[in-house]
Amino acid sequence: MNNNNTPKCTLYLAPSTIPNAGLGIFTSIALPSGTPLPGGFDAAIPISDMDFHNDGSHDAEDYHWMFSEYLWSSGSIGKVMEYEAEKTSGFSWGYGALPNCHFWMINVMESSCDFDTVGLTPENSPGAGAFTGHYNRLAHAYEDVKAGGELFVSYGTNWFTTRESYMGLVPGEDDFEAGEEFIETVSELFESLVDSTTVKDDVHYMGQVRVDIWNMIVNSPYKSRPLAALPKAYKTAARAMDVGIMQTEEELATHSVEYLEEHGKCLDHIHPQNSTIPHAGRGAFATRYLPKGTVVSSAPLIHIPDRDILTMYDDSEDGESRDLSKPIGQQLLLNYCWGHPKSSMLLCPYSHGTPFINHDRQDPNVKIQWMKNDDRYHNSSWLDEPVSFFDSEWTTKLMFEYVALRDIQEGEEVLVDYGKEWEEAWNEHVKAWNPDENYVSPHELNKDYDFPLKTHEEDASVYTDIFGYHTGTDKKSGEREIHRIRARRPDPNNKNDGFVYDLEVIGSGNYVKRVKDVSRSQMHFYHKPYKADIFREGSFRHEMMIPDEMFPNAWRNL
Ligand SMILES: C[S@@+](CC[C@H](N)C(=O)[O-])C[C@H]1O[C@@H](n2cnc3c(N)ncnc32)[C@H](O)[C@@H]1O
Repeated sequence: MNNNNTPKCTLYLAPSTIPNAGLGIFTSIALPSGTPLPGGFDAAIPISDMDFHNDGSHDAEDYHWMFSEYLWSSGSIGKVMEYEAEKTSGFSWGYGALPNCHFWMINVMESSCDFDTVGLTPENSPGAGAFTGHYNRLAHAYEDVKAGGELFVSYGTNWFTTRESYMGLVPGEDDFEAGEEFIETVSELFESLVDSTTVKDDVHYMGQVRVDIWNMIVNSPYKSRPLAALPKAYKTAARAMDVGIMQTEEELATHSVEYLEEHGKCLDHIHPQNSTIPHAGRGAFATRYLPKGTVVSSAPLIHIPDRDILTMYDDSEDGESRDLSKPIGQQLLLNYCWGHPKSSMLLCPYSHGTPFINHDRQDPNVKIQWMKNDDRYHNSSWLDEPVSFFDSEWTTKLMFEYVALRDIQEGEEVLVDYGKEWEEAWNEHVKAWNPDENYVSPHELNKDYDFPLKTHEEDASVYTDIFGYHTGTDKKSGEREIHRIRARRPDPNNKNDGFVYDLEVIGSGNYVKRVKDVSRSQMHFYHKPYKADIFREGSFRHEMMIPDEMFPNAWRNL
């Protein structure tokens, strides 16, 4: 893809070096440990109570939900997401979705998310609740990574053990250590074989004996994770006997920079920052000059064959299940997926920056197109399959390219046309929208300590949709509690916060306790579960529309 006019790229999507692991991501420049990684921050989309809203359990495969392979626990995304609903997971689309996991070569660490809605709230913007506020998930190199090296994150130890039935025995960190010890023992055995054999001078013969013994070991019918950590080919094993498995794996986990430039797909031509478009939240911006025709970004697509699974429902009367007669909205994820009015199919891109690309119908500077057929990335025969085919497909084999329609300057916002239906729906939404003048944002409260909080007596309604987090002295040990502020006094110690408060704290078992002299900095506010902007009735939801001329006829099932 690169030629002399193509701007220099440093982060690539390319086939993983791990056999059968699909695609992975690679750096084309050396990254010393601690370096922030290219491509900018990740965001995370909260996905709430999926099983409840689908009256099933994903384990039972009651509904086709490939996202379960890509989601992070809300705890790893951050406290705000953890408290948003009873059961929330986060979809984080860049470093949070693209890298593979190799437990002995974890070289990328990601932070948790901050929360901020770019100042857009139900009080001032029809865009509030229509995009995610979880952002700033930053990745850095955890080890030195060589130019061409594949980037690996940790999926956590349980990830592979809970997927053994279809992923097989994927070695963990301890298994590589056991493998390393085993290789040393075998190496010693091979040395002693040379010493003890009468044909020690027959190098060819001894070489063959070693290959045979090695093949017997790795092809043993008794499978185990430590066995899976051993190199399959004798040539690689022999290298591991010289330099250790770790270095051998590192050598294997590298593509040449030339390979990446020729076959890889650039991921860091865009990066996120606050959008220039009113009410849109964040957007994607060009990191460098991108001439007309440049593939600005490429994104694998997660398919959702039945878009109805994103509908959320109110509780039934017994509170145990959903009430199908009471739909209450759609998961926020819908706003990040592409669809078509004549199909139940949704395609959701995951790639650095692409989900941040906002809409412009009049003057878009990129368009989407299907990638050309390529076994490694995009299987165009899938465009001829009916929607039912996708119910039993659990890999991503379709990709969009975002192509520059004209020259794009460094720093310019990258914009795509979401389609006529999207624009009409947005205009209708803006027309019908009313500001909520009583809205109190917990996140604004947490940023600003400079005004006195109201007591319950002064205004009982003001904090009804938020709850505090009070801890005495240790923030981490706090629990979810609802506060009523009973009294406010000037801080006798005259600290920065200005006031101290007496609180009535109502805990989860409805116990009530009173706490005196709490300073502002000891309190942290969150929305009560299901009270965040994304759960508000009428918050904007609409998928982006795949242009009719590129939408496959085979998928038109409505
Ligand atoms: C795919 S996301 C784009 C990224 C999003 N702006 C963010 O901050 O995460 C689509 C959502 O962005 C917002 N958006 C995109 N383009 C917009 C526009 N032209 N006007 C208003 N909102 C827009 C809408 O909330 C839309 O549902």
